[in-house]
Amino acid sequence: MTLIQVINPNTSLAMTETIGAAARAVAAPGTEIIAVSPSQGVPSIEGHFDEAIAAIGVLEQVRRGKAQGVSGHVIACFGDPGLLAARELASGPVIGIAEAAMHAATLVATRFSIVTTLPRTLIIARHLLQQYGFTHHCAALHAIDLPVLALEDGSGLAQEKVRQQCLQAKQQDGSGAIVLGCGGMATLARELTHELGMPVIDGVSAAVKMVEALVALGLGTSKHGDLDWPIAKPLSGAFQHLN
Ligand SMILES: O=C(O)C[C@H]1NC(=O)NC1=O
Repeated sequence: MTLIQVINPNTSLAMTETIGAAARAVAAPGTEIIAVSPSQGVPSIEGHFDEAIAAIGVLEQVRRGKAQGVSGHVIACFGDPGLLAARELASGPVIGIAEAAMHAATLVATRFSIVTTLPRTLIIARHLLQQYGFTHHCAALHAIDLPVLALEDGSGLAQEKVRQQCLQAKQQDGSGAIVLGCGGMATLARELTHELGMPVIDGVSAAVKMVEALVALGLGTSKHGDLDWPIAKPLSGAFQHLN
């Protein structure tokens, strides 16, 4: 049995449900998905301040997942908050949905577009493209200019704006694939792929399959070098639970 902890780093449980559903839709028969959110933190992640807060919650959940004996972890926020810190804590693989979606896109297209929520978070995606070495693979980045939680308001407006933005990207960007830039968009990928006739990639699904593949290969996070366990020291105050 492969047990994969899928962490929604924001505290909006409706989005955790959406993310969990996308993960379960692609999980292999022998894989169980545990979808979680931090016990405290930020309801949506829409900038650097939110990411810093969310990263602590990610670490809290990775620590909890380790104690539960999970095989690997997915960080289901397009900023991949706390990814390297989580890898220091984890023994199994830790995959962020942005890196997963970007890697998948480069395997099926020479260039991809990104469609995310607020314009101010585009810089976060740009930083990740640089960090992961994909800057030259990304043809364009777009934002629907709606807040993250608009994806959970039940109106369908955000979903329609994602669809329109994907159509526009297909017509204008010259890219062969589109990456959905939010965990809350996870359940839109299959329908958009069908409608657009091109790969529209959700990082939650991609990350789940990558964790499964790494586990099947017997590959966990390297503890040789800079992702070794954190240096033990007495954490105080609000961080004591991370000791
Ligand atoms: O950066 C974004 O727009 C999306 C990002 N924020 C969030 O709360 N979950 C996410 O995937």
